[in-house]
Amino acid sequence: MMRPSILRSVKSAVSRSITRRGYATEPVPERKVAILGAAGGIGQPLSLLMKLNPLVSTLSLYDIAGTPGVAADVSHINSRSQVTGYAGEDELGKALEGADVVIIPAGVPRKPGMTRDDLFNINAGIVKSLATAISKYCPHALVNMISNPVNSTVPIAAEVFKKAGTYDEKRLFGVTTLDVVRAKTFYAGKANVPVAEVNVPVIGGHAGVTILPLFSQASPQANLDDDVIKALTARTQDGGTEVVTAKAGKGSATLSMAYAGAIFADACLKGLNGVPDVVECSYVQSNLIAELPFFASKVRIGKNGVEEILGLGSLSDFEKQGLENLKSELKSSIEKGIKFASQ
Ligand SMILES: NC(=O)C1=CN([C@@H]2O[C@H](COP(=O)(O)OP(=O)(O)OC[C@H]3O[C@@H](n4cnc5c(N)ncnc54)[C@H](O)[C@@H]3O)[C@@H](O)[C@H]2O)C=CC1
Ligand SMILES: O=C([O-])CC(=O)C(=O)O
Repeated sequence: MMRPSILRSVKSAVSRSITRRGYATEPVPERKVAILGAAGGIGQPLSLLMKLNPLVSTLSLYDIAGTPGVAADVSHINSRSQVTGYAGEDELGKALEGADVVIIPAGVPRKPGMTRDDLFNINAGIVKSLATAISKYCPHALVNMISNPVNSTVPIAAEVFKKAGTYDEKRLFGVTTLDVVRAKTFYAGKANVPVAEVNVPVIGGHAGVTILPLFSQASPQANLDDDVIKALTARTQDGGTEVVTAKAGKGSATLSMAYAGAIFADACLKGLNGVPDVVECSYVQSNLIAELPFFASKVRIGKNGVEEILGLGSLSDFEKQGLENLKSELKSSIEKGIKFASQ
């Protein structure tokens, strides 16, 4: 006789492997997702969106405080994942153990007048300690770095992982999806095309001029004037500041970022599960631009993380100039991160 608990898990595995039309399919694998900073402005809506994702079987919510409440709240939603809240450093190991994907929106956000780099002094230390824990408790997880300044926090995490001997450049991602989300929205508005059909690659990094949307490669194609393209580029680059200004001291983008973070984590889960042709823009270790060891571009995500870094394609003269303009800032942000982590 099968024990009742085993029977229950067999039943749920079987029900997960039946599609709505009743045909048997591959069972959906068990996947643990950990969110570090889960009680914050991004962390809470991101926890909600990940709770709604059927690819997640275990949702682990970690913060220095407040996560038991967030976890109790989202755990009542009748979706697949089991949710646990972990609060305080003593619980970080348990939060991370066995994680397939770790999403990091931990750290302070901007206030009006600040640049993302102004967050470095506080957030660099937070990211360093969280990356140290990841290298110990879930060294094979795909890491989705949201904490700013992304241009530096990704190199910091890479350096920490290198020191710990766990670095796999295929598994570390800077989340730049919000830049893509913004570029799509703004482009659809000007091009008068259905926003759901729009695609715009965004390359470079995630701060000011380092954000370079490639509207020349946008689809569906639209014949926009040069000054419109210029304005769309500036608005995409300043999208974060637009929200910081509108929130007037109450932080930066949280809801649109949670949406973007959920899209990117979903792409990672699909890649891990072997779904073909999962392509998103992300800031990763890259050799596309010789002097920039980290660079955002389209990447194909698969079972081991980054399967392929796609080329930049052809750039307009305006975009070529934008690429030249971003190099020095991005290079110094990368170097700043590496220097901090190697101290
Ligand atoms: N990559 C991107 O496109 C974007 C990045 N961000 C960045 O995301 C970060 C978080 O933003 P918000 O959620 O608005 O800030 P928030 O202040 O509302 O939340 C941050 C959370 O991090 C937690 N935290 C602090 N130290 C921690 C630690 N050592 N371990 C775990 N959790 C810790 C805090 O307790 C808080 O709950 C900021 O650095 C912000 O600049 C924001 C928007 C877009
Ligand atoms: O602007 C900020 O500080 C937050 C952020 O990265 C964004 O909204 O793109």
